[in-house]
Amino acid sequence: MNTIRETRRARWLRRGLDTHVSLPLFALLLLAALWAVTFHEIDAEREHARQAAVDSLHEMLGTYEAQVARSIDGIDQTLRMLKYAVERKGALGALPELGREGLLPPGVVFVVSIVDRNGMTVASNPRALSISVADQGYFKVHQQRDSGAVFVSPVLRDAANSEWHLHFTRRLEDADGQFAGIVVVETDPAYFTSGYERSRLGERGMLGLVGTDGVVRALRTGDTLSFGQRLGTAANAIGGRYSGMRELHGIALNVLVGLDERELMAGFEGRRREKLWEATILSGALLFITGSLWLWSWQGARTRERMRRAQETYAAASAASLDAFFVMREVRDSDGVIVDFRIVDANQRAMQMTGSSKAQLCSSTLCTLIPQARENGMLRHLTQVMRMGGMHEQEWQNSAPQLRARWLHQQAVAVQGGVVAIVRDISERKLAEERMLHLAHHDMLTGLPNRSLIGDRLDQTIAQVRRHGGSVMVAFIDLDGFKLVNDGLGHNAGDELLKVVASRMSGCLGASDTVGRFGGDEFVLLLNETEAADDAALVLERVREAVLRSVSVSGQDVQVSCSIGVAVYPDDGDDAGLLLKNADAAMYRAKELGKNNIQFYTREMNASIEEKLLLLEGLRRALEEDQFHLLYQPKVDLHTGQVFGVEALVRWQHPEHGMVGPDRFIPLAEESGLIIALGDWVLRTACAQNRAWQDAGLPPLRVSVNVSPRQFEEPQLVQRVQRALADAGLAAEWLELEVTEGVIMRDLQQAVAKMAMVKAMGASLSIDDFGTGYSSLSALKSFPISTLKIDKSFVRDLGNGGGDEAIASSIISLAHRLKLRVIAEGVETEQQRAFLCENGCDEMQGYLFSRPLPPEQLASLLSSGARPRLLTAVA
Ligand SMILES: Nc1nc2c(ncn2[C@@H]2O[C@H](COP(=O)(O)O[C@H]3[C@@H](O)[C@H](n4cnc5c(=O)[nH]c(N)nc54)O[C@@H]3COP(=O)(O)O)[C@@H](O)[C@H]2O)c(=O)[nH]1
Repeated sequence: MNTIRETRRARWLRRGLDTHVSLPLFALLLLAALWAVTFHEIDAEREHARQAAVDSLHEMLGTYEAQVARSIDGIDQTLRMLKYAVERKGALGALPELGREGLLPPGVVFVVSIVDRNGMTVASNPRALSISVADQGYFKVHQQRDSGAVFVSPVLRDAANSEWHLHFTRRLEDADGQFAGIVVVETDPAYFTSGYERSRLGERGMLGLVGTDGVVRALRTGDTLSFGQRLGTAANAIGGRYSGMRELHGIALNVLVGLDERELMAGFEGRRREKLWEATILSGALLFITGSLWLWSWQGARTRERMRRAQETYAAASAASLDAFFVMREVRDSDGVIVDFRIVDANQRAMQMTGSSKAQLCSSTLCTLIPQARENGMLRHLTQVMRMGGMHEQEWQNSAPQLRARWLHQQAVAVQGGVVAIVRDISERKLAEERMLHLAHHDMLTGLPNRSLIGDRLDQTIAQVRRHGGSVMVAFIDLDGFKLVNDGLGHNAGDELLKVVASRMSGCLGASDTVGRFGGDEFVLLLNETEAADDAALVLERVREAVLRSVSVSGQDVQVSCSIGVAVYPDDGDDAGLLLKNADAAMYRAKELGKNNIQFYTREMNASIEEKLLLLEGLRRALEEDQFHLLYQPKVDLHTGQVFGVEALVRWQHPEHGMVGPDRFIPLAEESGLIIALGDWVLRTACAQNRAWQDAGLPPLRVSVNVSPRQFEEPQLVQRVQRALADAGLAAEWLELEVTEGVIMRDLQQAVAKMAMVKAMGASLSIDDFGTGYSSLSALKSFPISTLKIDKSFVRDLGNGGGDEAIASSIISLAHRLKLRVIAEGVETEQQRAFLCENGCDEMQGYLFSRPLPPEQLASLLSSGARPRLLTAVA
């Protein structure tokens, strides 16, 4: 607990000592001190300014008091002389005498007058109207009592003088000491404020006289003169001023001086503002400097904190990491050039990877640990990282026995005085990559190079030949009959066959030749340019023979052959694509020529391909333009000689090429998918024709329609058949679909399910070309079929004592055991018919009875009741 507390205290202390914490505090203190000093100075200045104002006021008050006292003294002297003169010369003679003696004050400033005891002015200077002042305050004051002093009245004006005047008066007495009137000296109140000096009193200063009765006698404020108001009102005007009042000796008057506070303090205010500005600017500068320093120090603290954390994380991570860490310092030679790196630290993983202890590692250098470091650029890269900073990554295949990994990845980062290399064993990843690369370039089944690798190798070989001269031979190989094995014996058997064939082909080649699988049952050979043409032909011949040897797959011996097309660089094409295309064309030619042979490319071959493309183009238009029609070949019951059915066979009346046989266009239609639409048309036309024959009163026949593989696999087949029957109004029992073995064997389960649906509809099914495929005989039992059709290739030689007779008779007996009827196609001779008849074949179809006929001819044949000549004899 104590330790935790101590640690906390230490942390707080450390934080407190951190510049980015202490700096703002220090700045705050400095700011507080700055403003305290500023305010203190302002206060002191204010006090000083105030004191100066008070002193100045007192001085001005004294000066003004002396001025006023002097003026009033002069006025009182005049009053006394006047009184004396009146007492001596009488009221009328006083003024002239004083005038003569030059003792009268100037008339423009002072009006001197003598008033008798009744209040009537009897004389005045300057001369004025005689008026009564009996009701004036100053008269009454003297009338009522003798104060023995000068009386100063408030400012008045009378009938004799329209101007406002201050009246200074003294009492006159007769010889008996009785009131005899008054003497008056009047003057403009401004007389007493004329000493207002702007330079001393300012624009809003005050100067004036106030009676002890509180009534203002004269008051100048700036340029404005006022009088008559009571001091209370005047005091309002005094507000905001420094003012002083002093009573004049022997007269009921006070002198008043006021100085405007704002004017007085203007200097101080200016200085105060200056000081405040100075303090504000200083504060701003201080804040700015502190802020900058704080930011700098905060960033520094953050960086230090990050570095501390990074170091902690590095320490933790490196201890537990799967990567090896090597901390290295540079080793320089006498010229200062970096020549190696010394290991100064390493983690556990580094020790495991090198099988060395830390001490051993720390006594070795990069180049002793990895001798290839100089050659593979590692030393150079590390030096660069050290100089320029940043990071460098490198992967290398290790050959140093010190490191226990085949492939390594290194990431190097610069640190103070060296580099840290983080090394990871990537052998597993590299192995996986190599495996992936192999898979990407090789065929999984045979392990041979695939299409993409063959393409690359062909490109490379062509490039070499282009540089050094010579030729490249490309052979395109397609297996003949592979489909039969694949469809008949299943995909596993097909795969097995491909593997055997691939290994046999490889066995025929020289070390520098390549064989690859292009896809399906297609292979490509690249034959070494140095081989003479004859040698190359020999290699191809060896390949052809090797493929021809029978192969045992799925417990059965099968035999396939291959068709080989050859194109040669540079004669047959100057790039890989063209060479392969032309070799392919040559291979097609080999197929056309009966398969199992080798063809070298000629320009005409491409012409036949172009022809094929043209044919395809025409095929697309043929349906729309109604260029197809059907022929019907009768099927005859071998025992009764009756025609019981017909096979619908399609023909294409090409607008330019004339009649085109189905052998040419059906494979094209199948390849292009047009067979779906074409097959549907055949089905509908055959159904409609059959219904038409029935409507014409001919004996009912079963019409057979060939269904191609693609057509059979199409999901809508059953619905299409239903629609064709419904649209034609034909009962399903009068329709038969002929499918080949291969079609069924592709996907046995689905095929059987589809056939069951057709059968449930009431239509029949037969297997066409039986004997050419590899149907499993046990599977035959599960087919919902009614008839097997023996392929014409087995019928051709019947009666000649060859092997076909055994095949034909076994098919017949097998079919009968499975309760199926047997029909033989391609029966052309009486000999064939006889053999079939003797061996229990049920039905036949062939030129012996009739070639395929147009519908009208078939109708005439049927209506004529014609029977085959030979059959008639039997029947
Ligand atoms: N999917 C579809 N295939 C069809 C359709 N129409 C025909 N075909 C298939 O085309 C192949 C060639 O047919 P074709 O040229 O019409 O040949 C048929 C007969 O004319 C021929 N034949 C009949 N009797 C004899 C004879 O005594 N000798 C002899 N050399 N040839 C004869 O055999 C062909 C009938 O074969 P098959 O269908 O196996 O019964 C052919 O494979 C047709 O199937 C079609 O509409 N759709």
